[in-house]
Amino acid sequence: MSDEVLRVGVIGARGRMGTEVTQAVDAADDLDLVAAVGGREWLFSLSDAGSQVVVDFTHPDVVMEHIRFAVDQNIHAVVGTSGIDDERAETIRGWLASKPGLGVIVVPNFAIGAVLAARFAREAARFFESAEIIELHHAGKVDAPSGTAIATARGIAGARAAAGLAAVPDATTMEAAGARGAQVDGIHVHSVRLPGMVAHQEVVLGSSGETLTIRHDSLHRSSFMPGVLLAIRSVADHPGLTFGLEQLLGLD
Ligand SMILES: NC(=O)C1=CN([C@@H]2O[C@H](COP(=O)(O)OP(=O)(O)OC[C@H]3O[C@@H](n4cnc5c(N)ncnc54)[C@H](OP(=O)(O)O)[C@@H]3O)[C@@H](O)[C@H]2O)C=CC1
Ligand SMILES: O=C(O)C1=N[C@H](C(=O)O)C[C@H](O)C1
Repeated sequence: MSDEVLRVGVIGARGRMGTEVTQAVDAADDLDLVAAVGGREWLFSLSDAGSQVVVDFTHPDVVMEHIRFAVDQNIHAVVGTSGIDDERAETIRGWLASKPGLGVIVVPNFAIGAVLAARFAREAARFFESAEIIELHHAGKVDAPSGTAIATARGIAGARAAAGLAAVPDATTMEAAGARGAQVDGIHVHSVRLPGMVAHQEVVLGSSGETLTIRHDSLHRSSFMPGVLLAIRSVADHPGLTFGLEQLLGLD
């Protein structure tokens, strides 16, 4: 992208994340907040305002519609909304196929510490017999498990499979429904929802005689802003679909 100020629109601008993002974009000298929209009826103001990049923090039920809109309007998209699974990612790739030069970046968690924690968990996974995830969030969160936990579990499962590890040991034969959490690619994930929490995750790895706990805490939504701003500034240089922040941080 050129040295000119980048025109940014935010979808979900009145939400918990959208509020923080609009402030962060507004405060950045190289970014111009040209549209901050809430509901669907306002989507068109994004293109009317000349947005070059849109940022979406809305709801898993509507995020695909927003990405489609951005791609159709030739606007780069930075997506924080959870719920982008493999099937949805493939759909986005299909939309982008006819739009060379257009970028969509989907990031399960924009906090640098969370990205590193997931990476450390992946690295540790092959050395331990088992791993489980506990994610803890504010009570207003609509989805469980969190997008971060799903991505972390998939990373751990991939590392275990590559190392040829057997399924995680578990002798449970009597279970109150849900007591062992959800399973994502064979990794148990436990979701806590509590007022007072923001976004937290623990990966607990275990082998004979030892455990390793990798924990990350977002104590305030400002924790996500350096990652969001990095993605906004980078998206035009990353055509196609980019999943996660690692590549942008030079970690791949
Ligand atoms: N990747 C990351 O690092 C992070 C991701 N998230 C994810 O971001 C998403 C939003 O989280 P959060 O901000 O806490 O949620 P909120 O519920 O606080 O905000 C969501 C916003 O989206 C708006 N919205 C809902 N439907 C539409 C629509 N059809 N068109 C436009 N806007 C719509 C809502 O509008 P209205 O106010 O009018 O109801 C609301 O303002 C979640 O999926 C969450 O998991 C959250 C934190 C970090
Ligand atoms: O809803 C949230 O708050 C968060 N959602 C994302 C997720 O589902 O992982 C990222 C972070 O955990 C905060």
